[in-house]
Amino acid sequence: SCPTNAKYRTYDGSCNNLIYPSWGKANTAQRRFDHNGDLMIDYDEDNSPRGGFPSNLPSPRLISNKLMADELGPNDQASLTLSGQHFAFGQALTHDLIKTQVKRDLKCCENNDIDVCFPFDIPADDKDFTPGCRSFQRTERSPDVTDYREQINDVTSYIDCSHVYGSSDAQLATLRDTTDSSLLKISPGNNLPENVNGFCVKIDPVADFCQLTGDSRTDQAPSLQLNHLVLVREHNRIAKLLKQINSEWGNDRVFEETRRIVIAEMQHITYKEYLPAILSPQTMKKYKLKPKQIGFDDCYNDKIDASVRNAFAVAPFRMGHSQAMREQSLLEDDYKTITTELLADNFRAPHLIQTNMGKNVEDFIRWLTFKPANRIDSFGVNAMRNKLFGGDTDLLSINIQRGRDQGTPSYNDWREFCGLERLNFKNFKVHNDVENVLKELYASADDVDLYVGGLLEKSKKGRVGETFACLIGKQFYLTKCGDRYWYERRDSDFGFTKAQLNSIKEITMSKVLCENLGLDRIQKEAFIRPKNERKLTKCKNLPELNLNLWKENTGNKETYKRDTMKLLKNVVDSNTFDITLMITLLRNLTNMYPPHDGFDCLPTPNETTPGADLARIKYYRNYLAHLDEGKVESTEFKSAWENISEVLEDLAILPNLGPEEMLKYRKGEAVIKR
Ligand code: HEM
Ligand SMILES: [Ca+2]
Repeated sequence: SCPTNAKYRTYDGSCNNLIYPSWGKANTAQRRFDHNGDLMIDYDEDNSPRGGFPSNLPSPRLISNKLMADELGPNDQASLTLSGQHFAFGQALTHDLIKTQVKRDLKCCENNDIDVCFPFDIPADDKDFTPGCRSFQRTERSPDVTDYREQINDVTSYIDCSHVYGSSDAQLATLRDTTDSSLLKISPGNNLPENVNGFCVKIDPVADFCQLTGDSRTDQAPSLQLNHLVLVREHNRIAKLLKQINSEWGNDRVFEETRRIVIAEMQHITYKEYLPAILSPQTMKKYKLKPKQIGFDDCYNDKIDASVRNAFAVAPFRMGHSQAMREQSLLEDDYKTITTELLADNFRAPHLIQTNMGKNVEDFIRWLTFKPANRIDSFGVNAMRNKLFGGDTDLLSINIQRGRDQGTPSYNDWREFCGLERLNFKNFKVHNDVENVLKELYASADDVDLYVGGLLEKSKKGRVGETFACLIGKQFYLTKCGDRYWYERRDSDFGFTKAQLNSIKEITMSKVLCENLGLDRIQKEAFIRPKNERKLTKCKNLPELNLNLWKENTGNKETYKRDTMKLLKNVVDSNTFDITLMITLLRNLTNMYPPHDGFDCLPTPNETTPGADLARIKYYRNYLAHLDEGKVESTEFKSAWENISEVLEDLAILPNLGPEEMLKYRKGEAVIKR
C-alpha cells in the first residue's frame, strides 16, 4: 500500500513503482535482459559459473596478462577527449546504481563448494603474482528468485543519490547533522564526516579518518571521495539558501526539497553530460537518453522496471576500470605546478583529500578536470591490474571471473542480442594482432567473455564500442523511463515547475564543482578535456541555480483583500468577471510564483512560469482592448497571436491552433483534442 501522491522518494526506493512497489528497491534481486522472451543467462549445470568448474575457459589472469597489460597498449594511454573527472564521476554514478552483494570472508582455495567459491589459476609464468590458486568468492544468491541464481543489489537502482543519502531510513539517520537536521553531517574543514566503524588506509595514523557517506565503498579512491564530498557540500549549500528563502519551512521540508534538487542535478548531469561523452548521438537518440533542452519530458511507463540489469554492471559499465589513470595528482592554480600522487599509493586512503583540513581539494579537482582520463580500451594501468588495494590484486581478471560467476552469456551472444553480427576470430574488430592472441586463448570465438570482447571493440572519439553502447544505452533507458520521480516529469504532486526545471537544466558539472570546491576557472564541460588553459571560463559566468524559484508565495493578505474587494464590487455577472479579476484571484489564492517584474509587465521570453504566462495574457488583453481604432498591424497581430498561443499551449489549455482553426473552433466547427 504505497501513498499515490508522495512528493518525495523513499530512501530504499520502494513505492517508486505503484503497481510493483519493490521494483528498483534496495536489497532486491537484480534482473536479466530478455531476448524475445528468453532471459539472457548462461550458467553451467546447477547454476555453476559459465564454463563450469574446473573451468574449460582460459584463466582470467592469463587473459589479462596477454591482452590487458599496460605495456601492451599505446605508449600514451591518455584519452584524447575525456577528462579525469569523467572517470571519477563514473565510479560515483556506479555506486548510486548498484552494489552487488558479496561476502569476502572465505579462503576459496581451501573450499571446494562451487556454490560459494570459484577460485582461478595464476599462470606459471606470471611476472607479478605467485603462480597457483587464487581465491575468489561468488556473489550472493537472492532468495527472491527460485528458477535460477540471481544476484542482489544492495542499493536503490534509481539515480537518487543513494550513495549520498543511503539506501534506507536507518542509514539516512546516521548521515543527517544532529544540530541542524536540514543538513548533512560534515567534519571540520567542510569535509566528509568520520566513519568510526570504517575500514580504510590511514597514511597519517593520527590525522586521517575513514569517511561516512551513503555508500560503504567511498574510500576506494580519492577521486571517488571527492565526488561524494562535492554532493554533500552542494546539499548543504542549497539547504542553507532554501532556509533563508523560505524561513517558515521546517528542517525536514528543507532537507527533502534540497535532496530533490540534488538528485535532479545528478540525473541531469548524467544524461546531459556524462553519457553523451561515451555514447554517440545516434545511441543517445535511439534509447531516448537526451534530455530536452528546456521544459518537461515524460517517458515514464509503469511497465518498465528500472532495476539494474545484471549484465550491465558485470561488464559494460566496468569499462571505467580502463579509464583509471596512474596518478591522482594535485595541480596548482598556475596550471603548471604538479604534486604527483600515485593511485597505487592512495587506494582506500582518505589522506589526499583530508590533508591540511581539506585544502588539497581545490588542487585535486583542478588536476582531475584539466588532465585526461585514460582511454576506454582493453588496457588497465598497473595500479588496477597488479596492485589493487595495496595488494597483488588484478581487478580486470576479477571482472572476467565475475562475469562467469554471474552466468553472463558470451560476447557473441550479446552481439546477437544487440542485433549485431556474431564474430569469428578473423573478423573480430580488434587492434593489431589480437586475432592470434584470442585464438591461442579461447577454443572458440563463441567463448569470448563479454568484458573482453566489449573492450576490444574499436570506437571513435573516446566512446565505448558498439556492444557496450547497446547495453549501456538500454540500461539508462530503463533507469530513466522506469523512474516515476524522473526530474523532467510534469506532475502536480512531485514535479518541478517549468521554471524550476529549466533552471536545473542550466546547471552543469562544472558549475557544481565551482560552487563547492573553490575553483575560479574551469572548462564549460567538466567531462571533456580542455585543449589548454585559454579554453577555461570564469566560474561566475556559468549559469547558477535560481533558488528564488523555490520561494513559496504565501502572499500579503491585506493587499489581497483590498484588491479583490475592489474588483469583486464590480462583478455583476459573468461578462464582467474579467481577466484582471481572474489573475488577481489566481495569484492570491494559489502558490503561483510572480514574474520577475510583477504581474503588470510583459515578462521576458526566458520566463516560463505559469505566473509569467498569466501576466502575458493580461498584458495582451489590455494592449488589444485599448487600441484606439480597434485595428492592429498584421505583424503585431501575428506576434501577439504567437505569444498567446504559446502561453495557452503551455498552460495546457489549448493545443497549438492557427488563426483559421481558432476561428473554426470559436464558431463551433472544430473540436479540440486535449
Ligand atoms: C580507482 C577506481 C576504481 C576502483 C578502485 C574500483 C574497484 C572496484 C572493485 C573492487 C569492484 C568489485 C569487483 C568484484 O569483486 O567483482 C568494482 C566493481 C565495479 N566497478 Fe569499479 N572501481 C573503480 C572505478 C570504477 C569506474 C570509474 C567505473 C565506471 C565508470 C566502475 C564501475 C564498476 C562497476 C559497474 C562494478 C560492478 C559493481 C557491482 O556490481 O557491485 N568502477 N570496482
Ligand atoms: Ca540509487
